Amino acid sequence: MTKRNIILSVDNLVIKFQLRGKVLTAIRGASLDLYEGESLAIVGESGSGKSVFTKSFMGLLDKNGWIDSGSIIYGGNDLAKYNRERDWLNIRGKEIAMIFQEPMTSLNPLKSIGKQVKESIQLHQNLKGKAAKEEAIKILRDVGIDNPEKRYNQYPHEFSGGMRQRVVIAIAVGCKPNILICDEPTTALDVTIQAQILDLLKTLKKKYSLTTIYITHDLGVVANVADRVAVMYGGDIIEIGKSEEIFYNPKHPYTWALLSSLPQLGKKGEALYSIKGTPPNLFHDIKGDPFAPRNPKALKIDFIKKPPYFHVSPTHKVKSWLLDPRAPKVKPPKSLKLLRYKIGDDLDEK
Ligand SMILES: Nc1ncnc2c1ncn2[C@@H]1O[C@H](COP(=O)(O)OP(=O)(O)OP(=O)(O)O)[C@@H](O)[C@H]1O
Repeated sequence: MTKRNIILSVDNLVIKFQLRGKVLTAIRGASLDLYEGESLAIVGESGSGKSVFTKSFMGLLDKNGWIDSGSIIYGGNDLAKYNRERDWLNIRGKEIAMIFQEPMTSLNPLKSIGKQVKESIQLHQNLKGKAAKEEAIKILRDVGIDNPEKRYNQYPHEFSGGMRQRVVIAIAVGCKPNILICDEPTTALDVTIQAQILDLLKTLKKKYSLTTIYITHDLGVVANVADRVAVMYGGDIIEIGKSEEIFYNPKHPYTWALLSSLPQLGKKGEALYSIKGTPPNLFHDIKGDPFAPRNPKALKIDFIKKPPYFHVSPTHKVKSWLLDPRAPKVKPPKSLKLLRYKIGDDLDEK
């Protein structure tokens, strides 16, 4: 791999929330180097911390939450230290933008879509009046809205779900951000529309030189778009590597379980594999490997000591004691061998 610049570097991040008089630790010492121009997918069960982790890059944590320790370095500044709204003005939207699952949460139902795209352009690019309108129309065309001159004056309710998501993408891209975070961008859409939106995001990534982060439950989406995959569990990244490394050579028992629950691996008429047990209680301290209580093959040490990262390759690392040279050889489930046949094409075509 050629040496690439790190655009954002997160180190040992801890994020907490105050809830009903108690403290919940949602992110537990997570670290991540994001490379310029890459497409990173963050996967993991509900509650593993994907949204909280990425929202912290934009100062979008809910009011009862805070960064307890760690750093988020971007453009030479530590975003973890930003604590006033005005600190974020030059970052949010302008440098780092985010699109969410439900487009209506980002759109104003009372304003024409053209006006909304134009406003974001005026705010973040040095364009005004007619020039801003022309740029808005150009971006609407770029995101695949037919006849943008006419549709400019229409309101969100006059658009389908897929078209609304295109408008949201236009608003985000219109700010010319460096990093675009897509939080379940296609989950609320029909399957055929999902594929179109993913294609659009891939095209825009190239055209606008974006670094993209996809948060998703859908490993099919991951195979389609991601250069690298980070697997989150219990508020930490427990495995990270290139897509091929995660799909074809996963090492953490949680990643095995997650991949085993892929619909692609289910046989016709058979119930899908689901991961037994419940995620860790984030109000408590976690001792050892957070997945140990759900791992039928957990080692003794998994319950005692948190595993460090073990390197499988220069691009692939895993927090699991199974990688310790002294550990017994535990093989991944046989069903995972099928992945090469089931999603190989998606990985190759990327
Ligand atoms: N405002 C809040 N107050 C208290 N707890 C919160 C708050 N926001 C998030 N959390 C908790 O932080 C943990 C991580 O949440 P997060 O939304 O990041 O998970 P996620 O992996 O994105 O899940 P999903 O896929 O369901 O969106 C969860 O236990 C969640 O309940």
